[in-house]
Amino acid sequence: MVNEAMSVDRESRSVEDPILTIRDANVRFEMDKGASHVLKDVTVDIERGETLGVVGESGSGKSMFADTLLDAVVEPGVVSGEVTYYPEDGDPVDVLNLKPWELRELRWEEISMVFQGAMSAFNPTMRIGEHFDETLEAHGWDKDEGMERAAQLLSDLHLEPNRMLDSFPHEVSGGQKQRALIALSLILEPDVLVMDEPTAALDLLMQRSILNLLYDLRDKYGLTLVFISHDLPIVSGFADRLAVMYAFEFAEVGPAEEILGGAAHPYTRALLQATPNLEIPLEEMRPIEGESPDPVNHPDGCSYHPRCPLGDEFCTTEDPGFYDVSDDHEVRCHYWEEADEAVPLSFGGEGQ
Ligand SMILES: Nc1ncnc2c1ncn2[C@@H]1O[C@H](COP(=O)(O)OP(=O)(O)OP(=O)(O)O)[C@@H](O)[C@H]1O
Ligand code: NI
Repeated sequence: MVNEAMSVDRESRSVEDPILTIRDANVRFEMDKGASHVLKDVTVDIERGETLGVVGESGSGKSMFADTLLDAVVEPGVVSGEVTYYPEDGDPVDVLNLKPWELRELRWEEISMVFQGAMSAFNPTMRIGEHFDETLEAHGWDKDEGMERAAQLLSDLHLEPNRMLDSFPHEVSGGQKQRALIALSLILEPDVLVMDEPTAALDLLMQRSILNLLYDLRDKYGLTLVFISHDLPIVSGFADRLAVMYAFEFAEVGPAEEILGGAAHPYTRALLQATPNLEIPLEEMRPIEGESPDPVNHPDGCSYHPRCPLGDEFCTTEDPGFYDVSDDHEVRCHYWEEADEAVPLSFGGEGQ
């Protein structure tokens, strides 16, 4: 019944042309109540040019993952593992071991990040244009060229450049501010853009319209996107691949279509079933039962077993490694082959 033979202990699914590789990334905080382990053994490759969506409940470790990519986890968090960035030309960069000035250069110029809640990070006393100015100056970039690029990016995002650059943050709407922030994050021509809940504060229509614009930007500038959200329908329509986080680790990684059509992890299936979307009648939505995981006391074995309908004795002791569902789809569940019966999807997505 248990597919032990198929649980592979390997580095990670290799992609053809990785732009970032993450190996055994862990984040820990020393707290009064004990060590808090808030990112656990994350190993994944990110393909040049792809859009990777990262989804999970609040507190599952999404921001810790995002911050790790840029060695930006706040003190006193301790990051371990390896993050390697592969520029188009030049040598690979060991992101977690850079000198402060090297890291400053890497951020913005190679890997840029829109932090969670960053809209409020615009300085209220500075015009939006001054933020662009400051960033160009701090990195020693040519102002004229830079401001031309700023104008181009703003108009790519359907904003009126001069008006936007002259405005103070409080003079523009939330959707405009968020788009200005995306333009700012792209001003130094990064190859990778990491966005942590970039649209969470906006209404659905604005979220969709920003996603459409991001789509175009990605193609125009050849960006690799890491898009983080707790909102599965939002991410899934946008990402090529999805990584589903549960309890500070990646529970399932695979092509977005495959996961939507037939998720292999009981948690992902519960998430799909609990997620409001147009295809599920409201009365069939089920909240996921049980307690959210505590980062100080991880359960033994599979972290999902206390909430899992398939969990048995084996799951309480044996932490599942990744099992292969298909060539590019992997799942941390001993009993994934039974998940479709144990957690049926009411919208009948099982197209395979
Ligand atoms: N500065 C910190 N010190 C200690 N623990 C922290 C700190 N920041 C976050 N955590 C804990 O780390 C865990 C993961 O948090 P994280 O912010 O990555 O979750 P998230 O998935 O991004 O959630 P959300 O959707 O609410 O943004 C949580 O248990 C959180 O309480
Ligand atoms: Ni977060």
